[in-house]
Amino acid sequence: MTNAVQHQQPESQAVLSARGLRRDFGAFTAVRDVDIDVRHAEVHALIGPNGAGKTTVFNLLTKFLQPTAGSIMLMGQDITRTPPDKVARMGLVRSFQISAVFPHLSVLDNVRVALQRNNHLSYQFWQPLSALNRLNEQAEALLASVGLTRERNALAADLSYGRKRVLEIATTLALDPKVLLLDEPMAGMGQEDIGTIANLIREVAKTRAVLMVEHNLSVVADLCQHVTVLQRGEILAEGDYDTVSRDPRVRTAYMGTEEA
Ligand SMILES: Nc1ncnc2c1ncn2[C@@H]1O[C@H](COP(=O)(O)OP(=O)(O)OP(=O)(O)O)[C@@H](O)[C@H]1O
Repeated sequence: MTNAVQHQQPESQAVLSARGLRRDFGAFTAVRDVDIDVRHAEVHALIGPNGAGKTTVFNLLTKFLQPTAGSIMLMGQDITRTPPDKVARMGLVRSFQISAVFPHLSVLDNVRVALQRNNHLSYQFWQPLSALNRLNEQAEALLASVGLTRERNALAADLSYGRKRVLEIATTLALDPKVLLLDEPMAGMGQEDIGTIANLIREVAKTRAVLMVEHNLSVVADLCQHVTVLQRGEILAEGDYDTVSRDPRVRTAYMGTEEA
């Protein structure tokens, strides 16, 4: 991985902050008055019942949607009006935003292509892959860090669903993000793959901030230091999982009953 020094930020510092976020769709307000602080070296979960506004907040923070009102700061810079490709280059990366897995390339070549992008060189398809050899060392280190060394020569298309998601995260990490945003990273996974991805996210978050939308509450309990609960587009509660899960309003709203 490159630029380890850049990650050395005080642990309590919010690297991504939003204030007063609002998004209207016509006459309907999907998100209102949302303040959020995503901190360095923390995994932050965005949870809430269906239709609560999680995806909308996620899309606002990653700049895929423009806010109707409010502001977003990334590492001290106002990115409220900055386009998504630019914020990605500034270090706010949504998984699967830039990195894509090429099914007919090997696992190693997928990571080498992603690393080449981070070196600000556009991948030129007419170049032989041997042109990427200088990235081998970095690629091998990245594969080792996510536990994909054994599958390095496999075609991405031949990986299991869970291993493909690990490869996708690896190609995202090749961009050396400061803030990583993950939209339901455990979706569709079996228990074993969930454990692998959770360990990977835990490791990744030691040197960056991670925000994830997640439906699986046991994953949130296990992995996330901070939880923001949305309901009907507004923040209902926030804090650590224990605090939030004991909140009667959250139990009523999220689980349907205070007794849940
Ligand atoms: N492009 C859109 N146009 C109109 N309404 C929208 C649009 N996108 C989202 N909404 C509405 O905004 C509300 C919040 O949706 P959103 O997808 O953000 O919720 P969510 O918490 O991610 O839900 P889920 O858990 O079901 O994915 C919903 O009522 C939804 O119908």
